[in-house]
Amino acid sequence: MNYLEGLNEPQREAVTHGEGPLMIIAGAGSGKTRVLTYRIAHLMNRGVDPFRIMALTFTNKAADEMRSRLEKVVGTDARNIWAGTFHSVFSRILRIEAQKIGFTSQFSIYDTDDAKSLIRTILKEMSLDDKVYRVNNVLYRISSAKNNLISAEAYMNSAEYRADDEASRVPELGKVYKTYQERLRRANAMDFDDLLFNTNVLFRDHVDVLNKYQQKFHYMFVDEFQDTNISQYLITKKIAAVHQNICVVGDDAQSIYAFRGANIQNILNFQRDFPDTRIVKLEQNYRSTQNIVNAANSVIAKNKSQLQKNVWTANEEGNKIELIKASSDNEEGSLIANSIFEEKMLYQRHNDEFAILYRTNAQSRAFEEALRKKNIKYRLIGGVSFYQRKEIKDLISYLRFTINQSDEEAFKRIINLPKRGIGDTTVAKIVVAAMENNLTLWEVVANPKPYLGDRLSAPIENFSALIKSFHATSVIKDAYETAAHVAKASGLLKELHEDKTVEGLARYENVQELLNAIKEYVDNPESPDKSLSSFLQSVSLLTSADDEKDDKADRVTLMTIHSAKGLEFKHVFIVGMEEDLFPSQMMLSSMADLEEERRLFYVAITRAEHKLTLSYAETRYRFGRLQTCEPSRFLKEIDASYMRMTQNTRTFETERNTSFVKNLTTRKAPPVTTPATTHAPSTNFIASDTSTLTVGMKVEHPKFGFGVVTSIDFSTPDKKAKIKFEKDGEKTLLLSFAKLMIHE
Ligand SMILES: Nc1ncnc2c1ncn2[C@@H]1O[C@H](COP(=O)(O)OP(=O)(O)OP(=O)(O)O)[C@@H](O)[C@H]1O
Ligand SMILES: [Mg+2]
Repeated sequence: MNYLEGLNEPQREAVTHGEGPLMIIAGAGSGKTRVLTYRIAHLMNRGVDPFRIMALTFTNKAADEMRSRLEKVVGTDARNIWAGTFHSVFSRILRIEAQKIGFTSQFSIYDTDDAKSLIRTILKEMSLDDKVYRVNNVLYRISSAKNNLISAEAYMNSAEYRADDEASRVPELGKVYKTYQERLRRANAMDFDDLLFNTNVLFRDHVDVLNKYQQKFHYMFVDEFQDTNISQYLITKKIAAVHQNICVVGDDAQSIYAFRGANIQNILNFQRDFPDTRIVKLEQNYRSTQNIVNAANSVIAKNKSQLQKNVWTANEEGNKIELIKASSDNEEGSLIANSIFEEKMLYQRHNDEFAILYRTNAQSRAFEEALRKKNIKYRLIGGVSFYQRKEIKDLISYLRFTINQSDEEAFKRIINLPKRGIGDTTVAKIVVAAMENNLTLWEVVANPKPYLGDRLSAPIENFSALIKSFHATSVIKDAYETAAHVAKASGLLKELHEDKTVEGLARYENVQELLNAIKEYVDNPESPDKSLSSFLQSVSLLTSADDEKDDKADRVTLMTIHSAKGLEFKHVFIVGMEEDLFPSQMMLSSMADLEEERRLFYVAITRAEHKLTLSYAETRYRFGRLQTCEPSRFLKEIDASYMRMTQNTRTFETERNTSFVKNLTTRKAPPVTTPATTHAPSTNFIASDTSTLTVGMKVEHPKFGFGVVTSIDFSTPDKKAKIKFEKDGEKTLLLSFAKLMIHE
């Protein structure tokens, strides 16, 4: 295959660019990822050793996809590229160099649950109120500090951080951070942020190590560059410093991780750090129809801070963007499931051509239910993932502890599982004994008698003998054989097998499924090696966007917009287009945050190839209460000429160049012939322009039915009206929110 043929002029220029830094900042769907992949293929075709190439992508899935596309062009050599997420590639370096920074190469990787559990323990020990020191917030603050490369010591010495903690009523945060790091170290464990932080420390303090990787990697690639944070950028920049062959691709309009420390400034810094950078612009979108590209452009144009770009497409004009209004979140679910069902019937579409994107994971439920009712297969990405399930975490904890006996979070999970008479009090005694004698938990567990006496020690000795035998197995057997042995000999499988409930059966099958996954890993020639620790590393780094094992099946994809980055689908649904939900109320504290939400909307729109459907519900259960919702302000930002509305079965198009939602609410009510007396509200309800509303007018409300205006209050910026409804009595409504149809 001649890959150069499938490229336009600027794309080819980027692919065949010789040596030296290269930056491609271009709009969505313009072929950035394609260029990156083809450039790697091009280099390999010209004899560059794949061992000398590092490619950093956003998800493991993106890395896998890149490898498989490369294999098509250059063959199995592509497997030798160091391609993966920042976390996975850097943890590979850390495993090799662990001793240099005081860890062993068996270190555990704590996931968010482990990290939270550790924070909770520390808060308890320090007698800090977890209502003030909220675990999520504590972790968020620590994580932000790490991503800005602020160590616990630097944090405690920083007047700025201290003042901020005082102001937020968490003055002890520095100490919590410090203790947290000490515990991780004692457990021979790192959390996700540490993988970046410690790589920075490694390269800063060990020039010889840095040199080694600088010499090894002649070519560096970063996809989705707009979302790298300072910590990630620094590492990449250091490795590339010698050869200067670094190629970054990204789109400032798709930067959606500022809340996690990603810094758009990186794009500007790059030109400063690599002054010889060649910049290539790509403007032609190959992914989407004209309507979709234009709609996306009209939205992103509302952002003030952005680099100038002119994205266009030669694709067909395509369908108008559809807007579905539902009365409730459940109806939203069924309308969308119906729409998928119809399209499948009418156009022989496959499930995997559809994606439903939402702002928050909690929204998935209504769609899952509706799809299940229609027997449409779907896969949920994120949410409670396979690897977060209790039985899976249990076995994984056993495996983690088998190779790293300092791993305290794993220890706490398995010490009494299955029950072996080691209760919470005994565990507390072990913890105290370890602290008082300056030992690790394992040192106490391996030799408990001097600290706990004979009676308590017996079951603990059994446990430590078990772990020792597991460890011995792991040294001589591969990951699969070890795991299968641990599942059986620990008693976990037996316990699950005895539970004959439906859930119990599912849990048993899940554990079998995990064992299958390990077998697959061992048999896969692309795995770095067959050891248990290698497998554990690969699973600890699965991000929520990678989850889902049954990948090949034909399914509708359900996921958050954040996880949809870089992907494309024939027909995309963006659901929950409501104020407070999208843009998210939680995120909106400043203009900058609104712009980030808008970029997120831009990312969502630009995932669609042929068709885009937006939907909102008028009522929704949130935080346990039924709430009335208002359509999202973002709907008004799409130029109306690219949209049409589907309401029940009626479809109408709006005039050109008028704001769609405004148009919707100012449309004059149709003439009413029947007098407005007691009957059910109209089915084809269209809200009127209420600026001319006066006392005495008859109106109709979608929920409260018919009523008469009794007074209007002009004293507040939002006009309020009192309306006496025939059924529900007098109510005060905000006119900008209430949808009223005027009947005279
Ligand atoms: N020159 C081309 N000819 C035909 N198809 C192309 C060309 N360039 C890119 N494409 C196709 O267009 C689609 C979008 O490309 P790609 O995913 O590389 O874009 P991107 O810029 O990385 O998008 P995003 O910003 O969403 O990550 C892909 O399906 C790709 O195969
Ligand atoms: Mg891409």
